[in-house]
Amino acid sequence: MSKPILSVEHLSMKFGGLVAIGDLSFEAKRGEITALIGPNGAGKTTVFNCITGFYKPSEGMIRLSGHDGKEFLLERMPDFRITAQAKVARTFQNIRLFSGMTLLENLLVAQHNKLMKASGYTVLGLLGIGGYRKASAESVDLAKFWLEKAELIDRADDPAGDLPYGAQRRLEIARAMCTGPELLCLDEPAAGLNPKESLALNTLLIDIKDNTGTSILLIEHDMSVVMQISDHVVVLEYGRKISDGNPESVRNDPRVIAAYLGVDDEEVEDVLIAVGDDHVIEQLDVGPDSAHGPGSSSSMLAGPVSDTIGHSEGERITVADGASKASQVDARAARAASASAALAAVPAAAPKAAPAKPVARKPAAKPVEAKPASTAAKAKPEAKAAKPKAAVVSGAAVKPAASTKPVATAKPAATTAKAPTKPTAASAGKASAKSTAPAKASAKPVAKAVAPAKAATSKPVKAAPKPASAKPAAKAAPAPKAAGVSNRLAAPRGNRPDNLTRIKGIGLVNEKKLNEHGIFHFDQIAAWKKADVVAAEAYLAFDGRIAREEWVKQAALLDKGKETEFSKRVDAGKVATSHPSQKPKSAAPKAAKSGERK
Ligand SMILES: Nc1ncnc2c1ncn2[C@@H]1O[C@H](COP(=O)(O)OP(=O)(O)OP(=O)(O)O)[C@@H](O)[C@H]1O
Repeated sequence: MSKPILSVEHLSMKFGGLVAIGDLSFEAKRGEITALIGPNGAGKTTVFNCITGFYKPSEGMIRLSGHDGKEFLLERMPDFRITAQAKVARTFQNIRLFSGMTLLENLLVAQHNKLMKASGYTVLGLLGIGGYRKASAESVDLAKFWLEKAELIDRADDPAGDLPYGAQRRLEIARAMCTGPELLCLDEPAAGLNPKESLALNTLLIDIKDNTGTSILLIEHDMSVVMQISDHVVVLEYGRKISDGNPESVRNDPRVIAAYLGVDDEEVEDVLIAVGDDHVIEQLDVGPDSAHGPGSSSSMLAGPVSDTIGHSEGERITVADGASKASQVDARAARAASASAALAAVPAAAPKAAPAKPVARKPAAKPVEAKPASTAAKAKPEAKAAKPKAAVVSGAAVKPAASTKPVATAKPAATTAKAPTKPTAASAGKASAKSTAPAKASAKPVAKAVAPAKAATSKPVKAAPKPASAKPAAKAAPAPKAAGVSNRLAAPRGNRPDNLTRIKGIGLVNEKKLNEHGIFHFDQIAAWKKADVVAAEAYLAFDGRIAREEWVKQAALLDKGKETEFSKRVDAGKVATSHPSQKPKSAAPKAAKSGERK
């Protein structure tokens, strides 16, 4: 087992009364990629700032073990020594390049210390005398080496400011690598990258991990990056660690999923796609309830849950007791466990007791922000009803033992509405949050506006739990809520649906939803007009994402038997959210499929 390169022990960082990091301990192993994730404001950047010496922690120890056995206590060192001696390099959330300098010059500046040393801190350097000439040539070679690795060598002489965004991100990493770091700290390197740039970034980071001795500590919101390249993931919420392990265990941890419910809808969707199976949907059913916790924007407030925080403007904000979504999951699991123990003691009463009290899956009320009946909500009354499936939640009480792999195992089959309501639970949960939080409703009026048709036709979901056998009517006849999509089918042609997860942006969860709404084939998506996209986005609860990720274009290519970068990865079995067993549709099966259509 490799020794940790970085050990963080009992780290705390306070800003006045605000506890940004509270008693955090974790390790990053040598030669691995460790990801630090968590909702906005969880304290990730603060951890980075403590490691790199930008902040002096209030308490705790940060130990870096060099490959030569030397140990550094980073909390005691000034930042420039952390870079020069402990060999920790970092990049920032906002790109910080010398935009007027060329790419090569940017990488040479990073080696300034080495060159100054070679010059003996005298004019010998200017004259090119002594070891300076050699050091200078080596620096240029190193710069070129990293430009090659970052696929930027062709633009070595261009100003850095002329590069596209994704290339600038890679240049920053190349620049950091020119310092020969033992630990490379990357703060959201994939932020703002398109899928192609994201892929190039992943390749670069894997290359660094495999071919240099550098270990990587990564803050990232992009779950596809985190899950694909990380060896180890640490999850923070409100400055505290709520999960720590390999990507697989972390992404199935209900506390992590609950914590992510405190962030923007789109990020929740990312988590769902990343996890992408029934377990998650069920786990969400036992998620935080409406009576506790702040709304999404309150996740910006890190701090112990009972703290009252003074702000400079005199405003005082109290983080509600029990605000931590992760703690709520734990508490609920404990309650559910004791409830099921009680039920077990009285077997005859069990069937009645089970449906006890349905609990809203996502916090409906947002005490911190809740405004009395917002004008937006009044103006668009249909927004309230837009996605009535919100009510579908199966009772938390009937799901014992949410704590350990709760959902997979603990589901009393007969009581949960596994049938038609289930598959859309993910979006429904989000819908509930939107429709019951007036402030949010007004924030995204457009998304709501496109959904009224569904609202009118959808049935309230309370619709008594159906027996599991009553499998989605949608398969036979698409549900009315998809009425806006023009080219639905009652069933896949030849009973052979395409693997829609080959389209970037469609995971198993969304494929399931699409199937239930009569979309099975690439050509159907390829034929979508604007109105279809709007309708599909409405029921998938994807504001603008289908257009942004160019599903129609991707589908058109795949329908013709062509491939995309993403579909290649799916076909190679490298995308966790796809069907592992399903192989690409080659030209031959494609032809067969066309035949079936006739
Ligand atoms: N210098 C500072 N002074 C006061 N509060 C700060 C300071 N730096 C961070 N904070 C607060 O500490 C908390 C954690 O912030 P931090 O930036 O570390 O979170 P984060 O997880 O990196 O968030 P994001 O994902 O949005 O970047 C936030 O509430 C933030 O407002």
